[in-house]
Amino acid sequence: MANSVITLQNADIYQKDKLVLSDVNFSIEEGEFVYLIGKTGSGKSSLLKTLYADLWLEKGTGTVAGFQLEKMRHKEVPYLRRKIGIIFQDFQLLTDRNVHQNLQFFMGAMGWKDKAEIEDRIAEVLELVGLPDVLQKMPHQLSGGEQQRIAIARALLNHPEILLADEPTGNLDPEKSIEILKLFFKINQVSKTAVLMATHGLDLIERYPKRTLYCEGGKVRDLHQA
Ligand SMILES: Nc1ncnc2c1ncn2[C@@H]1O[C@H](COP(=O)(O)OP(=O)(O)OP(=O)(O)O)[C@@H](O)[C@H]1O
Repeated sequence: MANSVITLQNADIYQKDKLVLSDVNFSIEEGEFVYLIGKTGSGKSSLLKTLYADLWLEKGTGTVAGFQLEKMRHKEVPYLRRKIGIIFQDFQLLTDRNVHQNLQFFMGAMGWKDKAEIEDRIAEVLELVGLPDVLQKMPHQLSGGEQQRIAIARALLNHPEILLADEPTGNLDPEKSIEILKLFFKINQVSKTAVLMATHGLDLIERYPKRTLYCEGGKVRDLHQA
């Protein structure tokens, strides 16, 4: 499909020698919002890791942002990562650098060079996540919800085609979790960025239903629109 950001066909997902998910088939279109659910150990993180090439696709075929996973070589991985944004439960900010330095460091690694463009883009993404005034703050001076907003801002810097979020609200209280979920909805609508979000928050899904992929018994079922 021409407008798919992700496709997996007959994909087997392994952790070392262990087959975690077999015969996975789904696609995610440009600008789609999709939840990924399943019990602990059902394979959500393994699936996401395969999509950002932290795990190799050993069997089956897959594309992410135009990159073919089954043919991927190590040196191509950074180029794939430039097209996707990855967000983790534990934020993974550099704790010894302020917000500005965190974002600047990341952009340097992504190949941005022009100083004015870098500053403009940093201002844009901080505005988008609702934290325009925290440039000089260190991560420990921010709340968990704010740190996650910065991690989301970082994931957005390179105009990704899709955000892959692994339990992004897992460390947050229910109120902050809803705020972060609404931020993902906003980004999805404003930037037309597709989102695949793994979550245990079934209450969130009930409140804000979207297409849902369900990992269970070594398979991924597409529950479609809830
Ligand atoms: N690094 C690893 N090495 C070997 N096995 C692993 C590794 N990481 C995960 N596994 C195994 O792979 C299976 C799927 O784990 P995975 O982390 O993908 O599940 P999950 O659905 O994301 O769980 P959670 O909701 O707890 O994050 C589990 O049986 C787990 O023990």
